[in-house]
Amino acid sequence: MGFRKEIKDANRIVVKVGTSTLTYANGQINLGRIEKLTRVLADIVNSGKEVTLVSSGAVGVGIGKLKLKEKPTNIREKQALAAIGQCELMHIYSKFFGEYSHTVGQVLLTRDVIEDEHIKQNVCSTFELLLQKGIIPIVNENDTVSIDELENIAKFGDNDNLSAIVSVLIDADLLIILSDIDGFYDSNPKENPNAKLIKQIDEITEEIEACAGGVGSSLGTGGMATKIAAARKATDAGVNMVLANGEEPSIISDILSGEEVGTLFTAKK
Ligand SMILES: Nc1ncnc2c1ncn2[C@@H]1O[C@H](COP(=O)(O)OP(=O)(O)O)[C@@H](O)[C@H]1O
Ligand SMILES: N[C@@H](CCC(=O)OP(=O)(O)O)C(=O)O
Repeated sequence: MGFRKEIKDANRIVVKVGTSTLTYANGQINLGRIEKLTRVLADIVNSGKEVTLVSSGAVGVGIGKLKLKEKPTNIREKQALAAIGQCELMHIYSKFFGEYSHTVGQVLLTRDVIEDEHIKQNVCSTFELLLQKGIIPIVNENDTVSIDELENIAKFGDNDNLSAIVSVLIDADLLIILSDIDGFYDSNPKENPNAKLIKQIDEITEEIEACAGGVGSSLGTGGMATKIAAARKATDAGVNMVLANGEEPSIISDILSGEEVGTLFTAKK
């Protein structure tokens, strides 16, 4: 219960939403879900907390916009789809947050942010200023640039990892990763109906890692393994992380009220 109290007091919060939360299974954008998400986040900012949103969905929204039947495997096509989808996604966020009188800022990052000290400082100071002004930074990987440079610089890999990197960069108190599942189970619930939800994980052991299976939806990229890697990165740097189901975005308020929902990965002290 002590840790859930700590979460109640969290001031600087990073929320990551995956493609499966933002789109329907047919690839079309889930406007109702995004509207609810923006309303909840706007209200959290109104309460005096700082919110950064790490949002996937560029490729998924691009697929919906072009009415493609499935996700292409070709990197160039994915880059082009991300370029199309990112625009659409930011337009929707800006519109919905605007309805609650909030302003957003788009932050597209590449791996340089962790490899180049100078770039890292620039990014940090941009975040600081945006947050200071009550603006909601909306972060994604710069898919056009990072995949383009694939031969030299590997891309972040996935937005779960990116959300952990951002949490560490801005010294967040809490990272909330929303997915299409209630939390971390002792095996993949989509394959094992008897899988059990684990409420709190204080140590990410090899045993825990072995419980993490692959991607659940056809549009997502990470699966559970990348969420566990993100949890390791965040908790090692002293950031608590909660993995929860984004189906009903009001769950973010429940988490911040200290309710025992999802799986809490406790920060190393
Ligand atoms: N141990 C586990 N606990 C929970 N989910 C798991 C586990 N192993 C694999 N999964 C799968 O991971 C999926 C979530 O990852 P993903 O599809 O990449 O979502 P997102 O788009 O939200 O990032 C779940 O739907 C589930 O099928
Ligand atoms: N930058 C990509 C991120 C893809 C990604 O990590 O997706 P997800 O597993 O749904 O978080 C996009 O916006 O489509």
